[in-house]
Amino acid sequence: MVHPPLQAGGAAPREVASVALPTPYGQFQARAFETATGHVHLALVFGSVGDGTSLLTRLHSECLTGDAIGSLRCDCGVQLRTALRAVAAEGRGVVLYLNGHEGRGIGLVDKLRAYVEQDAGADTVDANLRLGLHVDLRDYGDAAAILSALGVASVRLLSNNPAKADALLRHGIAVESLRSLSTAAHRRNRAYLETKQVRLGHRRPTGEQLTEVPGTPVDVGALLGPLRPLADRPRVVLKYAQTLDGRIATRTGDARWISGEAERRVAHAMRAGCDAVLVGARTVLQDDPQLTVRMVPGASPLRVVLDTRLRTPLSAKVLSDDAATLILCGPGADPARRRGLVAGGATVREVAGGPSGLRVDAVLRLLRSLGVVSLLVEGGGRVITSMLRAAAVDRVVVSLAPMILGAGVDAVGPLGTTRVADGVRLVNRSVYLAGDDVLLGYDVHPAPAELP
Ligand SMILES: Nc1nc2c(ncn2[C@@H]2O[C@H](COP(=O)(O)OP(=O)(O)OP(=O)(O)O)[C@@H](O)[C@H]2O)c(=O)[nH]1
Ligand SMILES: [Zn+2]
Repeated sequence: MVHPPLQAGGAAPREVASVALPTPYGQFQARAFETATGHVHLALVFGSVGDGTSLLTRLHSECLTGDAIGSLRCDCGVQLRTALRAVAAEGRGVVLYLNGHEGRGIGLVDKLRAYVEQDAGADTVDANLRLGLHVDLRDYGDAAAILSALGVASVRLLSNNPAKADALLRHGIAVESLRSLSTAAHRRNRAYLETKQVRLGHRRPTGEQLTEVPGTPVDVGALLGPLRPLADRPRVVLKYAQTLDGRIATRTGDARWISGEAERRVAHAMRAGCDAVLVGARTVLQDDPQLTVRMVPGASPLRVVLDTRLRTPLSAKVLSDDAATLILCGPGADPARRRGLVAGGATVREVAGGPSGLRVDAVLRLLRSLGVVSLLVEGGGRVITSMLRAAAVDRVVVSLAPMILGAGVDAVGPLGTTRVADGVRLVNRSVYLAGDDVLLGYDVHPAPAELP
């Protein structure tokens, strides 16, 4: 049996280094403190502590795999970056990075062993117990002592874990409030996050229920469907937005603007939930999407472009350096274009061609062999059609945008516009569910002039 470390035995923490630390979120002062337990912790202080009250504060437990490597088994890395950003946005606060907390205090090696137990079916709590270890060995005496040394008297704590607030209180730091630090869950950490809520009493780490849009982030677990991996291809979720008259894009390709902000947040949360997001080259050329997660705190998936002839331009946003990109081409694609894309940071792989573009079964087999278990397909029309034809879709999520266009990529309807800006906007939504059908009612905006 392992016992919790002894609490700081009265000796005040000693500040052993202090230096400016510029980050993508702003410049923090990194102040290292050595405590009576022998640990060295890092206080990342933003702005002035001032009178030490109501300070936005994060106690971040060390997690090498999540924080540094971006492991999708947990939410730590996203939480750390979200906390740094929140503190910087506030202009004042502290992120305390607590060493010795790795694996909830059991250390890196035992955490990795606990992951092996989880792969064999245990949840995060039982995995520790199976190894004969405590469920949570973390001590917050050091954290409280360092906050005191910084002159902090009361905090607004960024955490989903009420036990952290209780511990600070016990050690003499007032906690004015607990501010949730939820993330858009990935399918690979969803079960872990749910265990934290159910068995460890954490506040809902997966974000608000989808019905509470525009809460941020939103929990899209139910929309994404089952988590169980398939053997020979990824589980495929098809997601697209269409206008009420069934157009998914206009000729000018400004489809991005048909959805409202709340819907786009849901779309980003769906990306954060999957291993990869896939579009066709046409969509890249017309819409130039970045395909990363930006509107909710979450990890960006691998971006996959089906691009038979390697038409993706080197300036395309899918090549931005904030996520990985895989471009799949057909046999005979131009080697010079291929070299250019590889130099631009993308991975290019060849797959067999079929009568209409790349063979869907070959694409999906390749993705699965690369470890892609969940795939979000975002369009465009041709990719969606070929995926459905190949019977390779497990779930479809369609969002209806409050607009009538009359013209889409392939059709000209009664309104006949080709620009989203000229579409008829609709407002005052009402929704009726009738069996598996969804009935939507809207007012036309602006309303036609009323008769006197
Ligand atoms: N033993 C063990 N530790 C884990 C596991 N997953 C993450 N951790 C560790 O858990 C610690 C983070 O604790 P969490 O329970 O995720 O969250 P928390 O810090 O209590 O609460 P928040 O403030 O909301 O982040 C880090 O030190 C991680 O290394 C796991 O499956 N087993
Ligand atoms: Zn972690």
